[in-house]
Amino acid sequence: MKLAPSILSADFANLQRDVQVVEQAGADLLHVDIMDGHFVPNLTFGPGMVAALRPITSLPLDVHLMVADPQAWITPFATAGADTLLIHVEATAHIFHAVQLIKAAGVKAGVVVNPGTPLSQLEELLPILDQVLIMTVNPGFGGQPFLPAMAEKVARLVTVRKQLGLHFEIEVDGGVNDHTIATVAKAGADIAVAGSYVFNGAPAHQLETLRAFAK
Ligand SMILES: O=C(CO)[C@H](O)[C@H](O)COP(=O)(O)O
Ligand SMILES: [Co+2]
Repeated sequence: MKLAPSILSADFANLQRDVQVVEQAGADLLHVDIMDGHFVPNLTFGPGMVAALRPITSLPLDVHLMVADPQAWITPFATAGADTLLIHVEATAHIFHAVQLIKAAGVKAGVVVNPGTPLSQLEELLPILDQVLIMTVNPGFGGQPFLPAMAEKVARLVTVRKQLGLHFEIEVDGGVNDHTIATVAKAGADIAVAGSYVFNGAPAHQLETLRAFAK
């Protein structure tokens, strides 16, 4: 399973240090949570953050756009250096078009579903996606408890992927720690995002523990 530390819980005053620590500890991706104060009730970073991260790490930048009107932000974040742009199915009436715009921008395309959003909303999109992100908390804040019912949602998507013969990666985000990672690994998730668990301890040790429990 790939591990994607979320910089949401990093020390912003020492961000370069924290990014380099998780890269050296073998993180697979760097997850960047973009919140606009509208789609979710919290405010974080803009494309300038992605542009600042790009030269200091060779990790792929997994950019989670929790924004209203995601179409407006695709070009700025792709230009800034995002490797994957993940947009919420709930955030636009034109999700298929938004995915087409991401692909036209030359980056990987992912769609995110909130805990209350059924997988059926992804049906027409799955063949054109590189990634599907299943939220395992309600989006907006780090440090929330994992929603156990979401593991079954992951397992259902694994089955659908197999039935359709597709190869998109399945990612989970929220509340992943040493107690919950085995559940999502067993359900078949390919990528786990972890913010507070990684950065509220010694990141290298925390990542090693996650890796051990994911086996
Ligand atoms: O998208 C997010 C919140 O909306 C974050 O990526 C997620 O919450 C990670 O933080 P933690 O591991 O602390 O739950
Ligand atoms: Co996220």
